[in-house]
Amino acid sequence: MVVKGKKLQKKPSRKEQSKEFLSVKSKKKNDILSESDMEDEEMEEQQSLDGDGGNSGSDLSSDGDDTFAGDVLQGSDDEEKGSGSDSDLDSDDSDVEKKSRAIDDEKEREEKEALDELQLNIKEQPDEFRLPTQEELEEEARGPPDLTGLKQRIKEVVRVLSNFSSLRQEGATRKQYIEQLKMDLGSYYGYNEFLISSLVEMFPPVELMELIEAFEKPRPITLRTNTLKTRRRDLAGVLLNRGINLDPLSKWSKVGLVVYDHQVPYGATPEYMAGHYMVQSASSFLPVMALAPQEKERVVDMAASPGGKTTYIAALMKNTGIIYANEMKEQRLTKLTSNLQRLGVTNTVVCSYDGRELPKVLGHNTADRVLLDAPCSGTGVISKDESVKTSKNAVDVQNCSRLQKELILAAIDMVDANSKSGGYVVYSTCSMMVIENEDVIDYALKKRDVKLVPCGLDFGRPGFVRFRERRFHPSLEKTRRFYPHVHNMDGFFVAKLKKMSNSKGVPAAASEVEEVVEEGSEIEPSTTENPEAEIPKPQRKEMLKKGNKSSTTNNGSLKRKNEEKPAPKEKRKKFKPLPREEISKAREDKRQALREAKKKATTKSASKKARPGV
Ligand SMILES: C[S@@+](CC[C@H](N)C(=O)[O-])C[C@H]1O[C@@H](n2cnc3c(N)ncnc32)[C@H](O)[C@@H]1O
Repeated sequence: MVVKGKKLQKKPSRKEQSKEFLSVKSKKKNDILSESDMEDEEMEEQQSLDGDGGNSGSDLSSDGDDTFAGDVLQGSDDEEKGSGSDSDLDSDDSDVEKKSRAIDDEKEREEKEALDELQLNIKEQPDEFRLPTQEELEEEARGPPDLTGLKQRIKEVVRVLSNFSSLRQEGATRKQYIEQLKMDLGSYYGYNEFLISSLVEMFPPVELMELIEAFEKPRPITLRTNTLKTRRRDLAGVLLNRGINLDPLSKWSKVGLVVYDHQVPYGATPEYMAGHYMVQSASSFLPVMALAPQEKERVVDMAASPGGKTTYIAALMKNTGIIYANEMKEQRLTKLTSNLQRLGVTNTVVCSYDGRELPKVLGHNTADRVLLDAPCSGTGVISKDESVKTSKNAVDVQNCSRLQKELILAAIDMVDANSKSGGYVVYSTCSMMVIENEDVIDYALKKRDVKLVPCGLDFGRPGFVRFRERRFHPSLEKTRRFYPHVHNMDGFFVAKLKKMSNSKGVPAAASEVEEVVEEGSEIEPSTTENPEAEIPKPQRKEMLKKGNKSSTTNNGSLKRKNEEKPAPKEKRKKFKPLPREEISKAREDKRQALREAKKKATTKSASKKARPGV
């Protein structure tokens, strides 16, 4: 491979290259193994549409390390063999000297050769990076991957792209550099074309590199104190005594702990068994914090297993009120219920429905808050599940987006806009994809009378208001994105919606599903802003007043309230008055019909009167 950069490096041997590659893999394997004996709540959270998320990490082999260990052991065996009898001692000494000199000479010769080669390269190549030609790329493809060369070229392309006007090669376009970058990132880090292209579209080159590098490293291990059973300070003390070195997670959480190192498995301590904490990624605290459930409320967790967020909601509600924890996949219910039990949650009803059916089951406009931690592509949790790099394609992500749009309408339909304490929906995903995040929220804003409100999290990046050809409602700026390279947590998205009125609480009709498909398409640019969010305030108040009248219930059960079900706005036909002549003609016809009917009736009664015996 030809890499012409400022700093030319000696090409490493194949063995060195494979060592570098394997060390990353074996590190991952160790990380995975260290957690394998506990309930891996985090892995469960990234379940995609297909269900049981990739666990391909467990197949990773530690061959690299083993081979290395083998070499070391082999070396010590040789040494033992070399220490022979006393009589051999003198001759051995001179042998060793000779051998050592020979090794030194060989080393010197190799170094000289390498230096000559380097000089030659420097003379041959200009002091600037140039893109490889088609032939060079073809030649490269025939050989084994040159990881060091690839990495060097990635760096060079990123350098050029960051200062394109002054560093670019004459005649080369930005697109060519981007294409090269995508190809090299794909080969070096093992991403499929779809995913790497999506990420390239989202971030400027330098930041993209930071993100991709962050995905190669594990995120910190975090625990959430179960305040139903203990206090963070007490828990930290006990775990420290057990040899788990930890600290409070961060200023933004009162219940989180971060584990630095541990002499005992943190997923198998007596405190863990007793439900004093949950092993939970920092990012998954966020949607619950945004939901901010209150005591005695009615809350629905639409996609709940393994229950990391449900148990946190229960703790914030101090086990009061009621939580409906729904999980569609039966095989995931055991994990959910066992976590609820372990953590001592007593205010939760577990159910198993497709989330889209929930409004029919639990009732429309009946919940104070709904959490939709949606099934997604899992593209934010690559550090935990490397298989996502290759397993997701455009169709998968489109399918996720379509389901998420249907689920979010169901979530909104369950919330009561007139709830005294709530009326909120929180939507979250562990996906990086715009069509699973901003696009879903934008869709909800268009379909229901909801508006975005701040998530109440004082960090995180604002969601996209525009992305490529797409234009979203300006309030999308209130949503939050979290990134591994910025926030040292999994890629995550959180949005909080307030339901403004129950007037659009219609169940998802078949026609809506069709529209979802249409609107989910990346190709069709969104031009319409959300008309519903712009309803003037006085009109809103009026709608709310009306809603209040029809929805008073004061018992604790989720009872179906009176629903107003006007046809969706976009389906209503505009009223067109008929021409004046048509109206008078219609009136005349009606009068005539009435006259005739009257006449008939009089004739009938007259004939009845004439024949009284009949
Ligand atoms: C991101 S995970 C939820 C993680 C969970 N909220 C937690 O914090 O522990 C998404 C869940 O949605 C479930 N799911 C998939 N399709 C669903 C559907 N149509 N309705 C409801 N849940 C669904 C998956 O089985 C998965 O358990």
